[in-house]
Amino acid sequence: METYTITKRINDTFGFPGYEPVVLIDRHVPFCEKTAYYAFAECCIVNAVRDGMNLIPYKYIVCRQGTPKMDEALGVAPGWRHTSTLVVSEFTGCSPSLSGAIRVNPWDIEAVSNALNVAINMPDLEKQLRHEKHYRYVSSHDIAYWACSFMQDLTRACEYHYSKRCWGIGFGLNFRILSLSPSFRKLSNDYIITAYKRTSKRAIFLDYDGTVVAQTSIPKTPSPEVISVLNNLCSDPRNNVFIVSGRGKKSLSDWFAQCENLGIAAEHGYFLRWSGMSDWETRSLAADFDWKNTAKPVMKLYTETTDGSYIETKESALVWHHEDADPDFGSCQAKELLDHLENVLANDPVVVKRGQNIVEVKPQGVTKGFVAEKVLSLMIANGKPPDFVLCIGDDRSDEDMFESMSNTAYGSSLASAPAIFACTVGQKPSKARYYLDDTVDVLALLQCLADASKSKSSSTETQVSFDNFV
Ligand SMILES: O=P(O)(O)OC[C@H]1O[C@H](O[C@H]2O[C@H](CO)[C@@H](O)[C@H](O)[C@H]2O)[C@H](O)[C@@H](O)[C@@H]1O
Repeated sequence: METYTITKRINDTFGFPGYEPVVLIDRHVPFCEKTAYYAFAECCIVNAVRDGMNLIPYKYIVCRQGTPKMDEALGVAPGWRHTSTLVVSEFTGCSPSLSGAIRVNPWDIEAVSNALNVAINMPDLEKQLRHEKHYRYVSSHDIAYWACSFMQDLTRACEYHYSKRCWGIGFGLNFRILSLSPSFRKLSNDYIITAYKRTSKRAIFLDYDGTVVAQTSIPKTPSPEVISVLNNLCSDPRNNVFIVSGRGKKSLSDWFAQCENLGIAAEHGYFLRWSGMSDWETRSLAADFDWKNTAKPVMKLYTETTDGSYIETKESALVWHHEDADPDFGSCQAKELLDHLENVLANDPVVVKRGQNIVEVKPQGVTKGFVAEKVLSLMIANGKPPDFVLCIGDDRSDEDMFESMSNTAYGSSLASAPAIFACTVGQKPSKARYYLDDTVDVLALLQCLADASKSKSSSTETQVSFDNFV
């Protein structure tokens, strides 16, 4: 009814005897008649406000290309360059694929009328070039092409169905489908102990937050149990034990002051100390931190608009924390901040990474993976290639360690491959082959190893310092 009223209003205003600007056809239109309309129309507009995959623009293009018979019927000379002019709503399914079309927002009436004006008054050459684009797309993306591409997508999506186990975890916005390799399994104490006992040049890398101290723990300092188990492990001369953390060197050296033989990598390896007796080494990278002047104001912007968030300034990095913000809002802001920082820092020698409730900007090349590589390479260079490597971590930054420890240990030409245990905390997609459920499991496992060390070394009673060993 509304369409009839509008048609009448336009025709009453702009028509005259013998001319009706709008012809409303409200009946079934047979295929051949529709084809004739499309073939004849100089412009086609499809300005749906909602749409699935509207085929009318494609049909219009094909009809405008026509056939020699249609050309003859239309009275056009052979070799005539065809034209098609399309105005499509940006909400239609075909809008992204028809690059020669004029795109409009159908709610913007003035933009639609301007587009129609442009379409009709466009020079013939432009109409021809646009049509060539349209027709090239339609003729190369035919039904066989679509069927093939759907099949390829389905095959790709199902590629790992039989080699992975999938299940859903979490609720609401946190719902995720996990797809894990069947070889990903829980690290059993009995299994690792066998390898531990038969080896004598061991490297052990432990992440801090979420690995030896629970992410939810209010005191962030290590418990007496953690200090004691690390000391027991460090006192075995066959062990090289490292805490590899994103935290700063001041907190870590204060917290582990009682662990003399413990190696510490702070700020993801920007600082490295081989034991409590040695000095901190700094990663030799360009000491230019001018990027902090760019990153900090952006972080401040997000801190002002995200209640509960704050900025941590480390020597080599800047970290935006949102642990105390609203969980959903904090995550959305973190994603946006990450994009924002990546854009403004695109030309700086830094990387922007997400971690547990943090967005961190740090120098390129500073990774926990570098720490593992450095320690293992040094052991190899000193003629003490590792025969046992254990690495436990819960976060994305620990994935770098899992990758590099395997590459370094397997990549070197060692006489025999070391026993490698890359272990993540919590079941999730990871480069690690093993998982433990939580920090309680981690400490239980470390305790088991420490007990195994004690039972053997008590008979020999030799104490070799870490420096002597490496
Ligand atoms: O490598 P890690 O030992 O896992 O350390 C990573 C980050 O640890 C710290 O952040 C974590 O603790 C904060 C509370 O103290 C918490 O707000 C945050 O959500 C945790 O990720 C540290 O402040 C960061 O600099 C480290 O990168």
